[in-house]
Amino acid sequence: MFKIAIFLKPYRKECIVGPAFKLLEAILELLMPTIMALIINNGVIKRDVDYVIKMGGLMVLMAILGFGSSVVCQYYAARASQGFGTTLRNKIFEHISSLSYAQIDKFGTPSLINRITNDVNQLQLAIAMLIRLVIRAPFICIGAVIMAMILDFKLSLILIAATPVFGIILYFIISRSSPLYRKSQQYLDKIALVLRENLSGVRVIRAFAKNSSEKQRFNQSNDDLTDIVTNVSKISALLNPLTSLVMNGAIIAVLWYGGLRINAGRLSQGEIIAYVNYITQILLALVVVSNLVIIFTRAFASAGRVNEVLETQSSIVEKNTVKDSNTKNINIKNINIKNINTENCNTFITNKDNPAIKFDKVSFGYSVTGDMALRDVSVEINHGETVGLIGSTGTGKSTFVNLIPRFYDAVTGEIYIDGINVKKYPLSVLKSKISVVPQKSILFTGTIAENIRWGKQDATDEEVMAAAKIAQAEEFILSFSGGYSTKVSRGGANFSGGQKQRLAIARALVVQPEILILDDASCALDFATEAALKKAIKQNCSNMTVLIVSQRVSTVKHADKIIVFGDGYIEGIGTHDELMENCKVYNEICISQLSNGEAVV
Ligand SMILES: Nc1ncnc2c1ncn2[C@@H]1O[C@H](COP(=O)(O)OP(=O)(O)OP(=O)(O)O)[C@@H](O)[C@H]1O
Repeated sequence: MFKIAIFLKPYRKECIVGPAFKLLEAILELLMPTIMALIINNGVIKRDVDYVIKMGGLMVLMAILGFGSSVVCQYYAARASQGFGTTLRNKIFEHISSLSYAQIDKFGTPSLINRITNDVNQLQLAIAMLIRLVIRAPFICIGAVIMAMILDFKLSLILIAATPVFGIILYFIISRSSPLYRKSQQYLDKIALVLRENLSGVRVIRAFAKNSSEKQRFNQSNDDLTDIVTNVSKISALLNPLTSLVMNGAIIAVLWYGGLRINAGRLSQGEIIAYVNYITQILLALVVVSNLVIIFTRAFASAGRVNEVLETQSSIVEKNTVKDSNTKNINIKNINIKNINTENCNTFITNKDNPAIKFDKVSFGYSVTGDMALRDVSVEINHGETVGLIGSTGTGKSTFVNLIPRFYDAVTGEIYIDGINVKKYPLSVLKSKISVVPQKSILFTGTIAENIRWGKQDATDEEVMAAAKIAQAEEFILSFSGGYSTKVSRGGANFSGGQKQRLAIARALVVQPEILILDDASCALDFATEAALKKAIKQNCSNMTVLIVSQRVSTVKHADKIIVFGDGYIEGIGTHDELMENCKVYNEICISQLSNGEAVV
């Protein structure tokens, strides 16, 4: 919580002025019972109407001033808490963007969403309460006790005796509810996870008639959350009644002992009324303190979760040491395109005599599973080569390509691009060199042209159209009445799987990367379109190094080189014909997919 308080720094003024006005309101409130005692003793008992009117008017003025102060404080509290929340959300978002895939996997997307929304909301509420009540409530409590002591010290011993009882109650509630709040946030994460899976997988769930079992799973998560929130509420609910019980007990004791002191002539009627007023103020302030305790207990749990994200240092450490002499080496034919990477690349010198990509004894495992997805992989890929990566499911093909742009870092071994270790590239340069089209094509709301421009914000219309043409997307784009301005709905729901894939490929091509990675990115295309796509890439982007991940032999068959994966190892490297000769695994894959005759053609 205290670490996060740094985000309040720009709102120092609000944090000082807000509580100052609340303090003014509290002072005015504290004076009220004493003025009332004066009215009773000097006005009502002595029947002095002028005095009653004069002092009554003063009380009204004080009430108006108190109300004004409260409004000003509220305004500053809202400014500070909203500003704090906005800054914190931005910071968390920015930080999450810097984390590696592995770290994001570790937190889980639903949990990160909850942390950036729900947890920040809890903290915002705590900040607003901090400014509005954290000074006022204790001030009223202590001030009312002092005022009560000034009125009658002996009577105040009853209040002093009640204080430790109140302390014990607070300790009991906090120590029991705090861990439960933390747990309830975890259950909230679980609900978000189930909800996310269900909403994104709604078609699959319906297709497999899994509605009722999924409903049960959601109900279970919901019940778990309800149980824990009910438990914590039961404990927190004790706070207000127990506080009232203690303070009302104190009021009864004060009235009884105060009556004795009035009879003994040591206390006036006005004073006992003022005294009871002070105790009521203390009671109300204690109820506020109790609620503050609950809000802050929750906020501490949320602060821990937010801190956990902010304190996670990205495992992808960026170095700024590489120079790349390569500029504008990619050229889409017939179109005059400026290389967007020129600015970055001019400052980085790499050696083009080296292989485009080199894996040197690379091993990698996802920390979640603990198993190695790649083991001791060494391979070299030359500039301008088209390389097919094939193998059964789960053999490490995607893992292999994900290591190149540093979505993950190798556990052991090194990866080089143009002879330079990928860890030595600034990430911006690395990203400008490589375009990845993932297995699942993701489109964003906007137009088709805007989606393609995601790759390169300042791409001209000609560049966008050229990329779409190579990606075999031009024909279907032009078949829409809106053409390139056709709207893409959320998640690209208004496009077929194959259309989405072609738009995603166009988005990658518009960058004119040196390395293009197609991770099973053409699996939804028919054979003819896929063949046309490969031909267009070959013809128009001849300098580009292309890696094509696929399980289909027909997709990789004509590649310059094919890498065959088998459970984290490389089983064979070569052309289709070479592998048919000497790689058993490749042979088996071919035979399982094509008739023997077709496979060797
Ligand atoms: N994010 C992840 N977290 C944990 N394990 C993972 C993750 N991604 C992949 N794996 C595991 O790593 C291994 C290799 O997976 P990878 O996705 O690289 O295989 P693949 O050959 O690309 O498979 P496919 O052809 O089915 O896409 C698999 O055993 C898989 O379970």
